[in-house]
Amino acid sequence: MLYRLKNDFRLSIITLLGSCALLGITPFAIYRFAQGDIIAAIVDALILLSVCSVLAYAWISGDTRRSGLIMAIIACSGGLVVLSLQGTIGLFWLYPCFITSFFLTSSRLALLINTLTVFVLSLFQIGGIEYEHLISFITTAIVVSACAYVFSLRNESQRRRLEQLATLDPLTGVKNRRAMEEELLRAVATHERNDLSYGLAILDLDHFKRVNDEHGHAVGDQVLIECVDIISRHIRKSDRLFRFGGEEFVLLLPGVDDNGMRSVIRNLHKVLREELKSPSGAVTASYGLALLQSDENADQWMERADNALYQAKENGRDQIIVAPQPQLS
Ligand SMILES: Nc1nc2c(ncn2[C@@H]2O[C@H](COP(=O)(O)OP(=O)(O)OP(=O)(O)O)[C@@H](O)[C@H]2O)c(=O)[nH]1
Repeated sequence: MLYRLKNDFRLSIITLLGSCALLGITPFAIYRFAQGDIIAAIVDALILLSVCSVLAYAWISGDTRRSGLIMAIIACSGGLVVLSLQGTIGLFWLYPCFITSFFLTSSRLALLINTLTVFVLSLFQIGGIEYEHLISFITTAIVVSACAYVFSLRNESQRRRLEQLATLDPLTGVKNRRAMEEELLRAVATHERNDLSYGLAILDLDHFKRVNDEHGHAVGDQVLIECVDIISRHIRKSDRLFRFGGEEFVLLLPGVDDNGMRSVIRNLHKVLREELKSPSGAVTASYGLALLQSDENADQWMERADNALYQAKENGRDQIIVAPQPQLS
């Protein structure tokens, strides 16, 4: 539980706000009920019920995107209810609601929710606020929302940039080993759920050290970039290419059977052999292939492909070896 709170920012905000709402509203609901103010007590109870439902949904489903959006709508609607009950003083509650919208949902949706709240408030003159106070409120609400919007946009773009830095290989621009490990786990889970077949190919350039030694690292880098460019032009959009490290790449092929996997890699083998060049001539590659088997985990799958690649190198390079199916024990 603590791990999820620490690692999922939106879930932690939903939980914090939800808990504050429960702690803050429950005594009022009880008090109003005891006072015989049944309508207000029902409104409080409805808000509490919605908050509890969103909290439970967020924790059970992990869908913090939708839960955050609903929580932002509940917070702003709750703010309007408080305003209608308390009049002008209730306006203060709307400021924290406007700010938290940006923590709970995307910048655009938060701005939309805040704008709609101000619009509804002005249109129906909720809380009977005087004209002069209303204008002041609208102006300050715009300033608060605009600042929070800009801050939130900046935050989102920085998060995207960090994600890119953590998952992309800086030289070739394809996803790195870390992203590959996540994608393989996802593929195994999808295979277990939907029986979708997956092929895996590990591709290692042959005698790449010679390219570096004879022509320098910069030329070696250029060959790697060229290699990625050629592969990317000859695979499907749904196929995924990763740089596993050095001169080794991994290709994940969703939806292929054994024949399909062999045919894609045979074609790639031919194209790379024809098109990939260093100043000394053609650069070839060796390939280890493995089709994902039922009851196989990502490590075992990868190991079979890696053993096949090892075999291809042992057999003299520039060839494709398909891993045998694992023995049933
Ligand atoms: N230019 C360049 N070279 C790299 C990079 N990463 C790894 N290498 C080089 O790749 C070479 C890999 O050498 P080896 O592991 O001996 O493999 P190989 O020479 O291709 O031999 P085989 O794989 O057995 O055919 C080393 O010289 C590494 O320095 C990189 O980002 N850029």
